[in-house]
Amino acid sequence: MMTPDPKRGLLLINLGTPDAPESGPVRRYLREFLSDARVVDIHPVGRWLLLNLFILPTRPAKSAEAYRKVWMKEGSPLLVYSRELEAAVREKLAGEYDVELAMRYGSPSIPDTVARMRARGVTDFTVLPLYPQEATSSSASSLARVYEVMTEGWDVPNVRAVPAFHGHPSFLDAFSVVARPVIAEARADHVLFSFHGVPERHVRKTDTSGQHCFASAGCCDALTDANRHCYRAQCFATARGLAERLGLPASGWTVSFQSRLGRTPWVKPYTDLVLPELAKQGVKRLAVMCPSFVADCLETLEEVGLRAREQFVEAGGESLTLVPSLNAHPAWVDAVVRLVRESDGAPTAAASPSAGARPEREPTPAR
Ligand SMILES: C=CC1=C(C)c2cc3[nH]c(cc4nc(cc5[nH]c(cc1n2)c(C)c5CCC(=O)O)C(CCC(=O)O)=C4C)c(C)c3C=C
Ligand SMILES: [Fe+2]
Ligand SMILES: [Fe+2]
Repeated sequence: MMTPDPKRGLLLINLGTPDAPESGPVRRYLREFLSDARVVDIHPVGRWLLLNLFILPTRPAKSAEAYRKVWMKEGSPLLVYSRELEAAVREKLAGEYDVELAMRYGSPSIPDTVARMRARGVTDFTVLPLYPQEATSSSASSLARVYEVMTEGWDVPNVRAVPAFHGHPSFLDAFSVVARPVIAEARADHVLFSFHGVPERHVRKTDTSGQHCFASAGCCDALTDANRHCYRAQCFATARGLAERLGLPASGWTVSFQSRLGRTPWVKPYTDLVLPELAKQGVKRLAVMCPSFVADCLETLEEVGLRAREQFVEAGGESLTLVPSLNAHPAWVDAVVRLVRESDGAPTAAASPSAGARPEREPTPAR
């Protein structure tokens, strides 16, 4: 008996965003997001109390105000840019993959999107979490939800995940193509790579040796077997790859971590402490890249593009230029196609090795 041909689907996943920049929709979004045990990894009772007594009474109104400053006429920037990417990738992969975007929180939801794709006959899923570096709170949470949804019934489809692409040449090349003219136009005298932070505790939990993370000041200076799943080490690897492509001297760039929440220590150094420090050191025209985001969103446009700029200028800097994210840039669309085809074992035009989570061969100097 013949086995029917599989029908391939590509599921692009990003984090999610509120439906509107108002307190109610933002509260719904934050409730779903911060109820996730992979995001707030404390006892469920503590999480409920933290959420309902401290976060939800005040944060939605404050965050909604921030969203309003960057909201586009078509909607939330994260959704608008992710949709543009979805459309461009769909066009490139027409006839090969049925392509859809889903969001980990909010809409379009993972269950609704998977149901639509399965109704169209998709039997083999390739899942691409749109986060370059692996974090339990982003990529693992997204994949866990996908697997949960896919295995709800008895007819479980094939599911394959594209690995994190923090060091993939196509990702790094695409970001460099976007950044180079912006940095030149701004006549930047320094580049700050500002990544989304995570609690230090999360990073420590990924250290399977139990002895590597934070045991030395330079624990993230190279990717090795011990820290291959360390989010912070992967961020540093991305920064080194970008600095090299952009031809930046060792003194011309810095790494920092933004968007921290709560009082526990998050991975350091913190962006809001690094900015005045750079101004004090004499940096005048700063370019900021946010390479943990592949689409512009609240955290890039408002936190960096508006708030960090104000902070840097107040501290004595002349200008802060936010380098746009990859959004639906043609180089990024091509990179996504390559990531997908490589992970599915299909030949690509000029095969380049996936640097995914592989240890680097030659560690670069400590920073
Ligand atoms: C890049 C990957 C991301 C990781 C890792 C991540 C971890 C993480 N985030 C929070 C708390 C918040 N993040 C918020 C917004 C937000 N976060 C990411 C990505 C990662 N988060 C994106 C793309 C966005 C923007 C969404 C948008 O709508 O534009 C927010 C909401 C905004 C706010 O109120 O500040 C919160 C809250 C935690 C606690 C965490 C790891 C533990
Ligand atoms: Fe976040
Ligand atoms: Fe580390």
